[in-house]
Amino acid sequence: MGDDTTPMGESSVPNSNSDGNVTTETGESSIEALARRIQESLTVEKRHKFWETQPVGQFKDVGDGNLPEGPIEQPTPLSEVKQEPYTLPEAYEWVTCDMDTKEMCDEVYKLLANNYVEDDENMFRFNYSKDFLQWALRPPGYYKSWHIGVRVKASRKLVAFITGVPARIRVRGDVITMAEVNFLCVHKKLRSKRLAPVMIKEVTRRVHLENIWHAAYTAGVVIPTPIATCQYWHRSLNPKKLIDVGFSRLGPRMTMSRTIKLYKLPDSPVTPGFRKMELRDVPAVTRLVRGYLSQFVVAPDFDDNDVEHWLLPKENVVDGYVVESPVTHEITDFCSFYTLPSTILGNPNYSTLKAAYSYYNVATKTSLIQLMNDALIVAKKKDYDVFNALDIMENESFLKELKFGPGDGKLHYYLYNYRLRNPLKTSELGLVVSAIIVVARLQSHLLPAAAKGLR
Ligand SMILES: CCCCCCCCCCCCCC(=O)SCCNC(=O)CCNC(=O)[C@H](O)C(C)(C)COP(=O)(O)OP(=O)(O)OC[C@H]1O[C@@H](n2cnc3c(N)ncnc32)[C@H](O)[C@@H]1OP(=O)(O)O
Repeated sequence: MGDDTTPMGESSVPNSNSDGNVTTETGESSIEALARRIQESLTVEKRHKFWETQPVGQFKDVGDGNLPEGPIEQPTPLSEVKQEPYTLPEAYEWVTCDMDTKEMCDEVYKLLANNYVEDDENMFRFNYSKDFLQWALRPPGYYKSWHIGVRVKASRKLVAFITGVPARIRVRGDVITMAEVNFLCVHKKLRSKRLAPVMIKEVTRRVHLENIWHAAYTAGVVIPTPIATCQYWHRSLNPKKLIDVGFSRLGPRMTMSRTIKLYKLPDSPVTPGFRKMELRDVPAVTRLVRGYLSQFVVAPDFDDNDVEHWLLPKENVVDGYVVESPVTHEITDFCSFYTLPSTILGNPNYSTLKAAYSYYNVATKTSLIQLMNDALIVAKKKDYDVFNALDIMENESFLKELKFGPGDGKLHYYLYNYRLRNPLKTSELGLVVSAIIVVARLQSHLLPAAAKGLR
């Protein structure tokens, strides 16, 4: 966890310079900073025995402007793709997880609830709901064969999991069918036995069998080689609980009552025409989102079916709101967030942290700041404790203004079998994976500039 006495300006939080380039406090561009971090980690870190064998950008090639952008390996004929699954140790077997059945959903839910991502200090663990898992794993055109588990033969216990879902992702001008790979999990008792590389190779094989040769994924760990590294920001909605459970700390010279006052929000959204998205809004939202995402270097290529699946509200999974002009009835703005609670480990008073994660947001008539303030207002009304956002897309334009504070978590984005010449600035990324991979906590609860206004 970060040091709560660190003033915000002294962290390595990126700023924008006058050209709109993201720079750190030392004046480095984010690309230079990433290249430097990778070089540093190379000198002190181990090699990556598995990742060095894969068609991904390699650390040694960072900054080599001579390598071409695009696919690293060409597709092989389907007849040459390995037909049988990879071999597992004798005691284990593969299972294709049918997420339509309640029994399978329960098993996957339990494996993840007990073994999935935790924060560095093991205080919180993601607790994806079963509804969320079904949503994340069954988008249009999904393949059951890409939902892969490993069981112990003797006990039938599910001990590992990895998934892919199909996604059309645009990289600059090219729309590429990819797998979005997620939910890689190995039971705590089976860690460090090199099971993860086998899981990754098996999902790769099954993706290849569908004639798909690229993938996108995110992780909290650095492996060869991120296309971008983002930071989480957190907006307290229920500061007292966040402090009580150790998600954040009371800032220096702040009292609880001043902190509560600092984060107070109006009772209802302020933008006229702000309402929940409905099925009839899908074409308008698709138009808005497609138009907005076209400015980013890497972004999903959503059609109406994707928007209906990913953005139409589903209770306790995903929320979407539109602004409908009271005069013309045109849909002018859209915002969304998804619901991903975390289990609070070992706290006698609270068991769950209810977190909203900013998803896709498009402001054309109102400002992005006002739109996101309305998103915060509805999230608070629905009893979320915290609203999280990455510093991707145009999010930096509202984070500080709306009293988000930087978190201690970094999220790295990756492409499989696709090379980019240089790492991207976070503002060039237009992709939010539906399940974020880092449990991050607020570095400091106090926003010195904002708090000053209260004095
Ligand atoms: C064309 C289609 C392609 C499809 C595939 C695209 C690629 C998809 C890639 C997957 C995207 C997943 C996206 C998500 O879901 S990210 C979420 C990951 N899950 C968790 O963090 C949950 C808690 N942790 C665990 O369950 C385990 O620690 C995991 C399973 C993560 C590793 O298990 P374990 O700790 O027992 O390790 P090992 O001894 O078996 O294996 C060690 C090797 O595994 C490499 N490793 C460790 N963590 C990750 C990671 N998050 N992404 C990629 N590689 C990872 C590691 O660098 C090392 O390789 P190398 O450094 O020696 O080379």
